[in-house]
Amino acid sequence: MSEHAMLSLNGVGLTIGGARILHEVTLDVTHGEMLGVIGPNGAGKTTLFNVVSGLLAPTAGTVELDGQDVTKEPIHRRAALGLGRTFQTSSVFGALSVLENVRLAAQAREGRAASVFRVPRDSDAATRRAREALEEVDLGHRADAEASGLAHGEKRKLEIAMLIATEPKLILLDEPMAGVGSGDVPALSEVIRRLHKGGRTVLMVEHHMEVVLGLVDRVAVMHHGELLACDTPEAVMADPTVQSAYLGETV
Ligand SMILES: Nc1ncnc2c1ncn2[C@@H]1O[C@H](COP(=O)(O)OP(=O)(O)OP(=O)(O)O)[C@@H](O)[C@H]1O
Repeated sequence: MSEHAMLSLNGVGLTIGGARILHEVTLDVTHGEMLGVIGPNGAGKTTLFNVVSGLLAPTAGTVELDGQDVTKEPIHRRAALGLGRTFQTSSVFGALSVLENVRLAAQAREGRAASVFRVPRDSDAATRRAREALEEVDLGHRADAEASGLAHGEKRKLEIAMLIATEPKLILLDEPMAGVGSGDVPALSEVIRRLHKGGRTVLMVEHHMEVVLGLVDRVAVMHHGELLACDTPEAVMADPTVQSAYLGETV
């Protein structure tokens, strides 16, 4: 195991137009860890994700990815260094097959221009990786289906398969359960559990508290742009400071 964390936030702050959005956030995510980020609405969770992925530049502090300072690196450089992120908005091409969507993501990882015009062969490294990723998320049987025909829960799995195919070192999951029907939650939770079991490092923002607490090694609690606590789910839920931050909400 390397000495540095997979992700290291050191005194990260963000002030926009005088408004303090993030303040002194210091946090390490170790290799192979799954860390959940929770907090009441407006706590700064999405903003923190945006600072990690490079959509927003912090006004204080540093962001290190696998020992490298990426604070000033643009999104594409961070992606090249191994940071992968799913978005709440869908990035799936509906007219293409499920396999094609994942293969394009795998090709992009190889540094080749993604092209739907290349004839896919099962012997292609990209196609092989795409099939493996689909198996991992239990979508192998839907490989030839048109992506637009997938149910919502399946689409979420497809997005995760596209992410896996790019072989990221650190995966950011931004509310993976958003808009997913309660019937699909267990299967999607299992897919996320598998991501982690495979040794990947995962940072996840999720409102669905039961999902977070059941999956993660540690939970970071944000409140008013600050990191209130970061510990095991049990320790965090027993923390009176966390309880009061959620006053009026069921934790
Ligand atoms: N560009 C911006 N300019 C000014 N204020 C902003 C900006 N972006 C976010 N904020 C404010 O920062 C705070 C944190 O927002 P953020 O979306 O990160 O919270 P969140 O924890 O993800 O909330 P939710 O759970 O509702 O998604 C909010 O009060 C929001 O209004």
